[in-house]
Amino acid sequence: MTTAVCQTTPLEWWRHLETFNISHQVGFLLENPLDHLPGYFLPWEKLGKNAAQLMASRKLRSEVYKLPLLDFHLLNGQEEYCLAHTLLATIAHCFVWQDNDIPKILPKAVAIPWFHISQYLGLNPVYCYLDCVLAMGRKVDPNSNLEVICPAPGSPHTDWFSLVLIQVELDFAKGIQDIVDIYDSMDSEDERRLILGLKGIENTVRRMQQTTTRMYERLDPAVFYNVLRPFYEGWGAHSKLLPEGLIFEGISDTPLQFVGGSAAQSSTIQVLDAVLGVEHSEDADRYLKQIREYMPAGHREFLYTVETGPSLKTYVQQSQHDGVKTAYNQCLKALVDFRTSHLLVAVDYVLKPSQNKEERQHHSAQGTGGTNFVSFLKSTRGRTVRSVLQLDGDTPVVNKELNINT
Ligand code: HEM
Repeated sequence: MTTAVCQTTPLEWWRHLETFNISHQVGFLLENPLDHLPGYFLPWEKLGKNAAQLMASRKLRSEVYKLPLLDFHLLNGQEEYCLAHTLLATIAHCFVWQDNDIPKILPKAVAIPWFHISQYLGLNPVYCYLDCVLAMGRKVDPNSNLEVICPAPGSPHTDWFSLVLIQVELDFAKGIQDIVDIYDSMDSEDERRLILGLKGIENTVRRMQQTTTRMYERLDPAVFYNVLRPFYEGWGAHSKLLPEGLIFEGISDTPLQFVGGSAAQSSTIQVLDAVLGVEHSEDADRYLKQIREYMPAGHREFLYTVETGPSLKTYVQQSQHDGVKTAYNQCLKALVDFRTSHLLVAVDYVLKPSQNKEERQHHSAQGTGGTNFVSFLKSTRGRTVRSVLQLDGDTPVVNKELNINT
């Protein structure tokens, strides 16, 4: 299901976020993710929720061959489509990556409905951020503790990856009102309120950074690298194991190629870049635009709408109020710090395990889309540093070289 690009003023889009399937409470997360589908879809639900376990005992593939072809038209509404996508994505990835004897054809009982469900959501038929984060968290008690709805391989240890990211999304959601206030105050030229909005954004980014570093609390880098990452992998030119892609039986005789799941598919950081006017290098920008194809359609359209709306950066540059420029710079510095922490997390969870001799032969240290991820992440960080405005009397912000042994 796609939404029309909003033709109204920026304040209208921020006030009507639901047009883009965004919630004022939970941001890009699905507000009420379902735990169950109607009874007719029980075969998907049973297999999807047990896929990781069956994969571990190498019994999943034979179960997939027994799966009936169900009619996806009987799904009703966004929530059911999202859960169906996650169940089928989990089944498909466990099917493909169960062992070293990798199949080249995805059976039609999975391929046909998954392809059409993906089209409805404006997504690609591959395990993506919606599956591991946006539609994955179920409240289990009144304190809002969360549990994953459809476990991935390595669960319960690997659940932490999804749970941390869900919290990052919630951290972002708390800052949505500040962004609305920023556009509101630009409109009314209320610079005092603009500064408050910018301070709110700075705090939001700092919260997101702190949450990101909580990954270390319960996720072992070796488990992430050896169990979760191979499961997330897509198929196509970037994949060493399935470079020609995957045939979707009943859909296409030509193999389809898609990159796999990555937190880079979170819209949060791309929205912050768009609001703050951070411009990336041509190569990085190409990848960041490409991964929008792996975001739900409404979120992709929202990014486009923010990017093509009025520029906060131009407003700040023209402002006579130093406090506005300082507050804007503080947001960028917080985003630089987020990107520094994130780069270090990525090094610990991908680069270092890949340098371990035993693990090196099996998996690669490339990013999800085959990128050299260290130079890519250094570049997005470097461009954020470059966006900081030089103010009279301020010491220039230097792009300190991070010492990473690649
Ligand atoms: C174990 C934890 C994590 C690892 C190993 C990791 C790894 C990576 C890697 C390798 C990339 C390069 C591009 C790609 O492969 O798609 C990347 C990009 C990215 N990741 Fe993560 N990541 C982690 C957690 C997070 C979290 C918690 C967030 C929060 C939203 C996040 C947001 C991003 C973003 C926005 C990009 C795009 C680059 C940028 O905008 O600077 N990642 N990540």
